[in-house]
Amino acid sequence: MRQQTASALVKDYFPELDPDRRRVLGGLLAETTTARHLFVRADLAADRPQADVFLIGAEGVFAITIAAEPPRPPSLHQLVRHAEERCAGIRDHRGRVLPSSAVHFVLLAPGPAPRAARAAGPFRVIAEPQLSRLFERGSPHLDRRQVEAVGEQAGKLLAGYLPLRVQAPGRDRAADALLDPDTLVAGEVAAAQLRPFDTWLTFLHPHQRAIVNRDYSGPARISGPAGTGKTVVALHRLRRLARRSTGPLLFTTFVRTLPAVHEAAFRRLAPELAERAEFLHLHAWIRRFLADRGRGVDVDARGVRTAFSRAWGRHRAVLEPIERHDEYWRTEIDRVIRGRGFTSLAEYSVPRRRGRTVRLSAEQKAAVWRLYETYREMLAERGLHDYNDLIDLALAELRRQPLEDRYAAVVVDEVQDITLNGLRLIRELAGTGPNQLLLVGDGQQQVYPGGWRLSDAGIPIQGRGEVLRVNYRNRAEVLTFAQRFDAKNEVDDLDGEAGIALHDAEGASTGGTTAAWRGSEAELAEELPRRVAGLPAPLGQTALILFHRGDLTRCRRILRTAGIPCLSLDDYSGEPGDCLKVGTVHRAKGLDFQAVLVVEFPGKPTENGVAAEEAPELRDRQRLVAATRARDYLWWGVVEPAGEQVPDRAPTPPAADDSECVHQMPIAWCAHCRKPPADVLPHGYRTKGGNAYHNDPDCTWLDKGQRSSAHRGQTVHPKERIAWGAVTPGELEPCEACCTEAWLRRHGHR
Ligand SMILES: Nc1ncnc2c1ncn2[C@@H]1O[C@H](COP(=O)(O)OP(=O)(O)OP(=O)(O)O)[C@@H](O)[C@H]1O
Repeated sequence: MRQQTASALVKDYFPELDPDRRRVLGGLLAETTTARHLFVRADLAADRPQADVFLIGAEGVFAITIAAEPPRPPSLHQLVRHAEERCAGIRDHRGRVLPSSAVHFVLLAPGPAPRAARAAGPFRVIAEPQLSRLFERGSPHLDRRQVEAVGEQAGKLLAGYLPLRVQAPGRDRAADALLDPDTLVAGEVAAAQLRPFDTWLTFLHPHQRAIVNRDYSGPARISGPAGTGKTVVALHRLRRLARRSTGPLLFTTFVRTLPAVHEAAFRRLAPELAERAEFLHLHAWIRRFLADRGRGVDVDARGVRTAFSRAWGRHRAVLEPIERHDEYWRTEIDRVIRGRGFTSLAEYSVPRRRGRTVRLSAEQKAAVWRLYETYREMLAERGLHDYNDLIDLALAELRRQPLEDRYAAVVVDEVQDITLNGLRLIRELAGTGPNQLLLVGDGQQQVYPGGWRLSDAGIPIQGRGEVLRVNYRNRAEVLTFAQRFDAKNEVDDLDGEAGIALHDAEGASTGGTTAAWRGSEAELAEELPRRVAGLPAPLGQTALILFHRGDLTRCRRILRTAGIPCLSLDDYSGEPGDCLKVGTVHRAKGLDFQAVLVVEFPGKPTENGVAAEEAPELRDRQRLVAATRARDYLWWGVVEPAGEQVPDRAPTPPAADDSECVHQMPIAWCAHCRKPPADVLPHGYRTKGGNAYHNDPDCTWLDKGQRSSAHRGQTVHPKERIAWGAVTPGELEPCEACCTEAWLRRHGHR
């Protein structure tokens, strides 16, 4: 019925139009409900370098061409410019501006299979039978008020276009269901309008829009506190640059799991350009690059850790009195010595160790350097490379022979956690030409030690540093909660100047809910499932964030017992799904969720050593990152130390490299002392050949015989350990790096 009315209307208005185009337009009109606006070019039968139709709905703003082939330059460029100019200046009801680049270009091709699928420029090609795909872009980007605001203004701006609509006999519930005030109860409408998750896909704050559209004569930087839309602006900019160039584009970051999530967002923002943009974390890019150059190198993480353990064994007597956690020294090597590219003790001795607050004496630095040299020897003996070697190799290779196919633009997100040498590599691969390199980050969210200035890497950004201040992500309550973790020290703008801290951010929304809880670990086992059951958000839109891998194991066990389905943040690609997302703060960086639960297992107050001295500041930055992942709801649980039975742990610095495999660390917890084994190294454990032995005489985790073989230093593969001792298979956690579900099943643990 609706289709017939639409066809008749199109025939009336456009009698001259060829039957194929008329049929497609009729189909499009039939899909247009009261929740959408359709403007059709009045002289549609004439060939003009303008869009045939503008469609505005919850899915966004579309400039549609109905043809078998996309227009070719120069008509193509005229068409794009015309559409962008017509829509530029449109604002939503909050005054935010529709950026000229926010219009989606679509080629609706009559007939079954589009011939123009390839080389369609900015167009997303949709064949006539798949017309309904136009309306399937995941969650709506605009709420009803925004659709109305855009539709009303478009009506005034689109001179020469006719508004067409088919009045349906009944209400189109499918199309209107999400945001129609008549069909939702008042509370749901308020909630829906307050939560336009994907609004950023279409609307930008005027300041954000200006950054998207600005032309930079060299590398540029966007900084600003959490949730201010830095990544959003970067994605819009990538789209704008993609439309104006032909080469490949790269979006990279140090965080292994983030590229997949942003790739999914970019696909929603610019499906037609998705194939041209690569989303890869830095080490994955390096591995591919070196392999392409015939220098395939990989990191044997276990071998590397063994090399370090051996080196540590030789030097621990000197370094342990300063800091007993070997992880601290490993991070010192990875982030400070290697990360900054020091090649001699003299270089290491001179500068302040940016990112480290505790100063080491000349003698102590000499001791660290000796540890480093032994570690290098151990690696060389075994022909191994670590992650820093990968960066050095790629840097040398790029300097020897630059990329043949240069990137049109490179965006680096979460840049604050990349090492200085990593930045040097990025400079080399991106170049420093106009619009070629955009660095995005926030010094306050640094979760690894070891700082730098962009200028240290030869990346000049004078006059091209942008700062965003309006926080869009966190509702007022959540923002206020997160601000309690604000840096006590000055925030760096990534280039040595004072930056903007979270307490200076302006909140864009009101409301939100936060709750705090304290209790014992035994009580957590009841409280956590209760919190999950009472969540004000779908489970799939919720994350549980922790600070250590060991904490992850503890909480996973609770969730499993309660039957709560979980997905590791390692495997998260941005699809909400039905599972609770679970991961450490290192994996949660850059992401956001409607609701967030944080569980903190506090450190041991009596712990001393430089790691403990530096830990509070690092921990506050990590807390700030965790808290600002929540959009509407934040629950903060603190597990109190339970007397002598459950010994607490000192906060240790996180693993030196985010992408590092820690699979040689034991998988299960000690059933007796309840410590995550990784955290008691080196006290409770001995290492040999990369394997950790729990040889605490008071611990029953290993039986007597096993303990004595551990004392004798026999090598046991870490995977075998899970069959030992008092840990039952039901308590086992797969190692996130290598112990796959398949492996566990094969060995009878699942
Ligand atoms: N103009 C906008 N309109 C509506 N929402 C927006 C806008 N800009 C950003 N947002 C929202 O804010 C959230 C945070 O944006 P984004 O992830 O880009 O911030 P960020 O500054 O990179 O955050 P972080 O540093 O914490 O990773 C987005 O998911 C989006 O929902």
